[in-house]
Amino acid sequence: MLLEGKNLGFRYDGNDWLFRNLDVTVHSGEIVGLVGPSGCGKTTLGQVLAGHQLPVEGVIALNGQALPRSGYHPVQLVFQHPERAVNPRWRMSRVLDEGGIPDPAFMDALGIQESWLQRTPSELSGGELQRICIARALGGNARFLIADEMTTMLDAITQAQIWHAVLEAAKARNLGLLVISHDQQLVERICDRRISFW
Ligand SMILES: Nc1ncnc2c1ncn2[C@@H]1O[C@H](COP(=O)(O)OP(=O)(O)OP(=O)(O)O)[C@@H](O)[C@H]1O
Repeated sequence: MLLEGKNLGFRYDGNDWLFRNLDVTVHSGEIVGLVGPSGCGKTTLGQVLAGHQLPVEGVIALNGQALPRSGYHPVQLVFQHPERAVNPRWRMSRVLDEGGIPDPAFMDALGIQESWLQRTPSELSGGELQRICIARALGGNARFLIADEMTTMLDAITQAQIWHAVLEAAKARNLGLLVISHDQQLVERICDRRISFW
């Protein structure tokens, strides 16, 4: 499977172009890093590829076809702030339901505990909540994951545990990954290639 951004251009209303004439490809099974200076548009590009923002110019295609405008999206985005990605009133069991039926082995690998499932977001740590968001993103029929500074706010041990689980799942399910990160070591260690905005 191929996720493609063709001739992409984006600018926020009244602002300069963040990127233009940009072609991006991510194949299934591939791990691509996206790096560049702060404010250059990496998060915006991730949102465009995941369908959270429409490009101002260009198209996004999955195997040459337009992405679905409703229903489960095959390109899932996990970003740095899990508390902004969940309904503050929902218990974790309901949050996970949004992504389909989560794989118990993947939940275990992420270190998700049964007791968290009855809690609301304010009753979990940021790292615990982020694991739930990752399980939700990869719960259903995701084909691509865009990880936008996904573990930046976490300690090194938690980061390592989460990336180990995600990389194993990506390998087993032949997912394509786009890793947006300022952590050069992480990008060098896990990515097959990189797209640079520098
Ligand atoms: N909704 C918005 N309206 C107007 N400008 C925005 C909006 N969202 C982001 N921007 C601006 O667009 C630019 C690109 O932001 P973006 O978050 O995509 O950059 P980034 O490369 O991910 O940055 P960082 O590495 O600091 O996270 C920034 O200058 C930002 O202020």
